Amino acid sequence: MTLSTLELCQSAPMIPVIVINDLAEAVPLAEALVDGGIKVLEVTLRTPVALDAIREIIASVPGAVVGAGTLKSAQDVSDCVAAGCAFGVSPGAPAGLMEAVAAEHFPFLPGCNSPTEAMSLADAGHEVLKFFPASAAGGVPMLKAMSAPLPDIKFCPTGGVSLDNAKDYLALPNVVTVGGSWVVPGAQVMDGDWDAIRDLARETAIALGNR
Ligand SMILES: O=C[C@H](O)COP(=O)(O)O
Ligand SMILES: CC(=O)C(=O)O
Repeated sequence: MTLSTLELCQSAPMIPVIVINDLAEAVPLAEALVDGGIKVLEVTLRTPVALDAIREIIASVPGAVVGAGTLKSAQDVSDCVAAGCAFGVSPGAPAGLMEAVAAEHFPFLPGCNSPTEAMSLADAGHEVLKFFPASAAGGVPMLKAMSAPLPDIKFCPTGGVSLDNAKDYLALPNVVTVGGSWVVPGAQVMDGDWDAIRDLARETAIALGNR
């Protein structure tokens, strides 16, 4: 079943932004997150093994809802659709990328951080937008200010979000979920400390509301 981006975001206490450097990390990392209660996963296309990692997680971790992040081109969209991604995410929304997203009817969170960008993307039919880089682009006060004239535009803030400030974002009426890398710390991933990651995911899911 294809879920809309709104449904995906509403089902996620947060969306981890994952960077896989070693393919062997992909499945145990995804299992640890899912066991901890974080099921919607964004595996970024920032490393050469990313698409293989996505395919392996989809094949081996049935509880995961696997999407891809850092899409930059039409080719990225084709690759992600072919790999079976449930959704895609980008830090921005360049024209070529957005044309491919529309042509593929691919559930997508385009990135933006200004009212004009948000209005254009909402006009094009995107019901949830990535607000990136959230803290550097004005954080909670910026999103709060946008909610007054644009209450129907919903966001997933990412960039500088942590367990300490996630609740401040989630308390805003225009925020449906948040994204971040804090549940996948590089050191624990490199050490293969999946218990620590599962515990961090569990702490996060409980704190933000297991959905
Ligand atoms: O590139 C940054 C990621 O999208 C997430 O940001 P973060 O590491 O501040 O959570
Ligand atoms: C920033 C983000 O979520 C991405 O790289 O897609």
